[in-house]
Amino acid sequence: MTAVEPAAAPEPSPPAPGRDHLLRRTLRDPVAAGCLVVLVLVVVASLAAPLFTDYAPDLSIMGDTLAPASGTHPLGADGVGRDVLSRLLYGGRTSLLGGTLAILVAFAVGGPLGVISGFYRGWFDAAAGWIVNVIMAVPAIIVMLVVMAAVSQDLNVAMIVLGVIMAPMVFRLIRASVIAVREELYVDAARVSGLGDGRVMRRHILPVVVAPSVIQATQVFAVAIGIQAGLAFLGLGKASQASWGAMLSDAFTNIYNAPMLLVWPGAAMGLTILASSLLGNAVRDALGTTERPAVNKRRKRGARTGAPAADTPADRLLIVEGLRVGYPRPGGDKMVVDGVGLTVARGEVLGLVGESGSGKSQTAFSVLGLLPDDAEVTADRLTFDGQDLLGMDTAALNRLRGHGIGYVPQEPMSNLDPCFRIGFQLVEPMRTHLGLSRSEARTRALGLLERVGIPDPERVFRSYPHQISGGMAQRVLIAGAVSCAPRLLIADEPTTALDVTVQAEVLDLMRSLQQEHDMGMILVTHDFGVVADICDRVAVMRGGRIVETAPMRQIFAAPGHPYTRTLLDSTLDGGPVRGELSADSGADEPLKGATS
Ligand SMILES: Nc1ncnc2c1ncn2[C@@H]1O[C@H](COP(=O)(O)OP(=O)(O)OP(=O)(O)O)[C@@H](O)[C@H]1O
Repeated sequence: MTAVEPAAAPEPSPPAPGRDHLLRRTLRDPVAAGCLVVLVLVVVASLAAPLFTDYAPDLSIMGDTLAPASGTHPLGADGVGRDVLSRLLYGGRTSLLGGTLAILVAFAVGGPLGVISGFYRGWFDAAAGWIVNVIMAVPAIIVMLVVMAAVSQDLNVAMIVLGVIMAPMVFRLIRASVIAVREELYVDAARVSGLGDGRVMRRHILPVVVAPSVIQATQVFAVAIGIQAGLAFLGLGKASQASWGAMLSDAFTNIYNAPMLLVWPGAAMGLTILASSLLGNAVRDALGTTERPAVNKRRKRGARTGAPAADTPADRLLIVEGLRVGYPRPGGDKMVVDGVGLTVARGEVLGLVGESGSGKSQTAFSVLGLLPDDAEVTADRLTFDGQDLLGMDTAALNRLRGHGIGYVPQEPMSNLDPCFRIGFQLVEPMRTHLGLSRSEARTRALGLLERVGIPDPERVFRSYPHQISGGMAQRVLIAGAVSCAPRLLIADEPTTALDVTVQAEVLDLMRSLQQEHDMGMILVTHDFGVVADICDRVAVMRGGRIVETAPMRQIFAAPGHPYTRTLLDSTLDGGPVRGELSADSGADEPLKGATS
């Protein structure tokens, strides 16, 4: 028997430090602080140019041609007598504005496309990918030359076009980041808790996209400044528009007479690009403290078809009949669940057992609507509390998950979002489903944390997932799963990732919560010790089918199917244990001898 007294309290977690502001974390790096100072100086000097010079950038005084540095011209004058300092300061405006325009356009076009493509995939992804490939095939510099020759001489217009041309890079990066994170278990967990796509995207997907986007933005900025200078160097752009590229062009024609003319715009460009790139790296590193660890891939909701709901007996919470799950493969569909039928009554715990790969999780995820996109799910009947699950749209499923059906996953750590405090992750679903205010949800969450045996609920509430142990994380997830008072709880091997002592405590907890709330429960496991501990009935799965369903005691005392006997023989310690039992003996006594 696996139940033990709940003596060993979970180990305490370190106190949760306050989350540093991003700027403060970035500026701890002296290089980043230096870069920020440089950039601020460049921006301020450019914007406040009239304060630093009396000369207009295009004012040409022929008598000052190639004048050396002096009180009148602190950096000298260029080949046509224009003040170099003035052109440097006003040229900074052009470069900064051009770089910013390119970033804004590239992210305005590529960002939303990348997020939607990565999140929803399907036809939108295919169409967006096709458009992006076409744009990438176009030679950027030729397009800009054509635009400047035929449309506008304004360098800013060229930068807008450059932004569009660079949007595919942004699209690809963001799409790849979104695809990587949408497969994370904690994103599945967020959906299971009933959060809609918008919230999942905002809370779990977008934060992950920020760090690589920062780096990408600095690259776009550097490329834009370089290309803008190149265009101006070629003599493109309005004559009245001072730019560092135009300064370089003028300096080049006077390279032997006044080599210093090359230094000022070159240094300004180099410093600005270097400072923005290094600052981008530092911001990325600072953000990196909240990046997610790589975790396993999991399942998504797939195409589901099914017969309409028929009458449901009042005590049957869940009815599954003829459930099939298949994956299209070149040689024909791979059936992983093949005609499964099961029921769960209110307050009943059904153990779903079977060897690895027998289809337990696929069955459970069919009920939750969380199979991969390519899964083909059909059933003669799949109803929860009288509602047809197969006919439900995503919004209805989202409402049901968390509120009607709770889920406790196998790997606790992977199902908590490392970017958010535990408290936030508990409070949000309660606010969504139960309409509680923030403080009501907080009070309820703290009560739940206490109820699941967490010794210092306040501290855990403020902690990030990495600050608590695996056992505590599983308790947190159990608290979350029951927080919206679901009628059915699906627990997919909830103790597998935990050590033996904690396993027993968690099972105890689940059993008492199930009884308190009179929840129906499907407990997916391959462990007969767990079955003996907690289940009322057992369904044994093999090769995608259920080979036997019987009351728990009968399964142990008189297994009907040879496969059940084989499973029991490979799990239980010795024969005498089962010899002590009979199908109708001691229904209320704990079962002895089943080991986990
Ligand atoms: N996306 C998928 N595409 C194709 N086959 C899949 C996919 N996901 C799961 N399967 C297959 O479905 C079968 C059942 O998997 P499932 O995860 O339900 O097994 P399980 O009984 O829960 O095993 P375990 O205890 O190891 O989790 C396995 O053969 C698995 O390889």
